[in-house]
Amino acid sequence: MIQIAGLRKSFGGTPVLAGVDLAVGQGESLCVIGQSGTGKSVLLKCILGLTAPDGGQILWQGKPLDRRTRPAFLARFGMLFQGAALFDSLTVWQNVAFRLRQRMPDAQARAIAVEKLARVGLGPETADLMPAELSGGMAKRAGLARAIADDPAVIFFDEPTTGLDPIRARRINDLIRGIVTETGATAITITHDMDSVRAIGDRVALLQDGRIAWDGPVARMDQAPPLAGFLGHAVTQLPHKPAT
Ligand SMILES: Nc1ncnc2c1ncn2[C@@H]1O[C@H](COP(=O)(O)OP(=O)(O)OP(=O)(O)O)[C@@H](O)[C@H]1O
Repeated sequence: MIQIAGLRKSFGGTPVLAGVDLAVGQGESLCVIGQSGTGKSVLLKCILGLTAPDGGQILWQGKPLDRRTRPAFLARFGMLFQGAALFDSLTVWQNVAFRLRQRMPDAQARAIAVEKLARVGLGPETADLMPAELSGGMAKRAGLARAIADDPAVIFFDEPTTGLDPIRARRINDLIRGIVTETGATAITITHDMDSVRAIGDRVALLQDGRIAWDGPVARMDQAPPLAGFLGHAVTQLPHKPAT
């Protein structure tokens, strides 16, 4: 559904993305991992059209994303920002319904917002709170409700567990996995958190030195030597196939 081919981007002559090839299929959940500063955010910004790549292509449903085709893509995507990024001056339901309110009456948008809040475990009493009144975990849930409010076909999760303690992080990971499975949305998660990868991902791609150094099923990552640094343990080498 999304294909990235030979994507390149340099800043001041320093290559950050040096030919990234990556594809994520319809309904698939892909996690992109990489050390700090390897260009995960730059990759995301290129997909969203916030940064212009120097070369390569990004295709959505077989068509290159450009100025003409990107609006239709953006209308079908939802995003959970790192730190939730709620608008401080809007109530929780207004945040969740931000996009809906542009095309439907408030009463209808509010009803959908309350339903999405319930999906992420927040009761109707949270709808009229201001973001400053929420705990970190609640804000993350509200951000998740906003990401799914418009029933997106593609959802981006940018470091979904940043700033959460392990118990809350696990709950958010489980919630995300449940939502991705039940909506059938295509999911791309950028994370450092291998627990997130295990909980959310079908596939994992390692971004290293400007390229995808490893890409494979989450179930096989324990046998992938390039991922050793992230897994925090020595990776089991795949047994050599005996010579026949
Ligand atoms: N607008 C910019 N101008 C110059 N350099 C930039 C710009 N945006 C990103 N970079 C550089 O590109 C590199 C990759 O940055 P990026 O934010 O994508 O890393 P990241 O993998 O998302 O890191 P983290 O995990 O810490 O968020 C960094 O060296 C950064 O300084």
